[in-house]
Amino acid sequence: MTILEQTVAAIRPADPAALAAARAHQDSLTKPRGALGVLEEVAVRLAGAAAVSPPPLPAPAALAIFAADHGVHAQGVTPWPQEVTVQMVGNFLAGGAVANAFAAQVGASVTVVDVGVAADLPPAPGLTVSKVAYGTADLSVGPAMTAEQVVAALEAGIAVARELVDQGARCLVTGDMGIANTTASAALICAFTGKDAAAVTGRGTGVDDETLARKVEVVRQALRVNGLPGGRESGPAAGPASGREGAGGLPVGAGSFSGGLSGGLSEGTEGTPEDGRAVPPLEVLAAVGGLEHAAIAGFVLGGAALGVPVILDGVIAGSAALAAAALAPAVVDHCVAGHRSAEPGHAAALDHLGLRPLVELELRLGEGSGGLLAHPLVCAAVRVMHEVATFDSAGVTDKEA
Ligand SMILES: Cc1cc2ncn([C@H]3O[C@H](COP(=O)(O)O)[C@@H](O)[C@H]3O)c2cc1C
Ligand SMILES: O=C(O)c1cccnc1
Repeated sequence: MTILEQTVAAIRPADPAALAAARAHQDSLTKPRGALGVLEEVAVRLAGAAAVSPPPLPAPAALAIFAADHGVHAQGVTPWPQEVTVQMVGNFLAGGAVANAFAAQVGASVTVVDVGVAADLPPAPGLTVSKVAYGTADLSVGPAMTAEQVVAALEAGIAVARELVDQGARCLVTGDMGIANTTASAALICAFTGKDAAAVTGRGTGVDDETLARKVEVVRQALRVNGLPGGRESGPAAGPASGREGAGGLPVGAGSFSGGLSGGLSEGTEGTPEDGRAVPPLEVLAAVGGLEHAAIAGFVLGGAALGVPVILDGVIAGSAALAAAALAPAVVDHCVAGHRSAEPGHAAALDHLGLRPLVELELRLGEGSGGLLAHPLVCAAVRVMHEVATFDSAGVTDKEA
């Protein structure tokens, strides 16, 4: 089995006994039942994922920022020059980015991973070089990546997850850096959810109306030239409703590349876009994804396989998680949506995954910023399970007893 296949095979769905025990425990604590709202669901979710109640405290956290460049940058989908990607990598390594400030605030480590920056980076503390290519090809004229590149990037992400957990991380937070990557994210979200490009393509770093209109067209063209759902102007272009949420697009649990690249991943229902061709998730990633999207998908799968919860950041993470969930539906049980970004496709991705974001602050940055901010909330939710007295132990009268 390949590392990817082993990882997918190791991911377990939420454990029903641990879920039930965690719910019962929540109800025994000295608070009105349900008083902690969504935080109760988070704690129960982590118990299911860890298959034990209460679940382990999800700390310390480790942020991995996957950096890569994008051929679609040539289409004028972002006002920022491509070299900002490598410059921001330098900024992360020097500790000067928002992600560094937020990581310091919540006590998370920061690892920067070069999976596809279009420049050579000198070795530096905190930098992992797993370069698969010097950026992707332009997804609006053909596949962004080869099948081999997708698997290499996925496995690079798995390796980072394993290493961080080996080093003691008990919660992983996704991060990204890649100028133009909100375009690839929108295309992935269209392909996996069946939503129209206009509904999920946003302003990214803050593009003007004219650039946004061009970006929508670029996404549409990318889907069309790559034979993916969503390439037409009206409505979901995919076949039968098959996602977790019953939307169109490609199903969670779709299969693998044909041709034996990842033979053990071939189970599950495949999507059927308008030409009737099944499009497996690795092929979708290759067609319209980025190297950092593939690596983030691997990182999420890797964390889930090790039973370590993963906090997802914004739209880039959300679109990568759709790919991860298409490869291994149970991975979703190990994910927490850190926040919902201002990018419209993010809400569509989270809906499709069935995840509820913890924080909503109109962030539109990426880097892991929103995921980091959610980490203390996730810790607080779990700490309650460990430290709050029960009605019995504290001698507090339970009205419902
Ligand atoms: C200085 C700077 C720092 C960033 N940090 C994250 N992003 C974010 O913006 C980029 C995606 O937006 P678009 O698709 O519009 O290019 C990604 O690099 C993302 O991580 C940044 C962008 C800039 C300019
Ligand atoms: O949702 C995000 O993470 C995001 C939004 C805009 C630009 N970069 C990232």
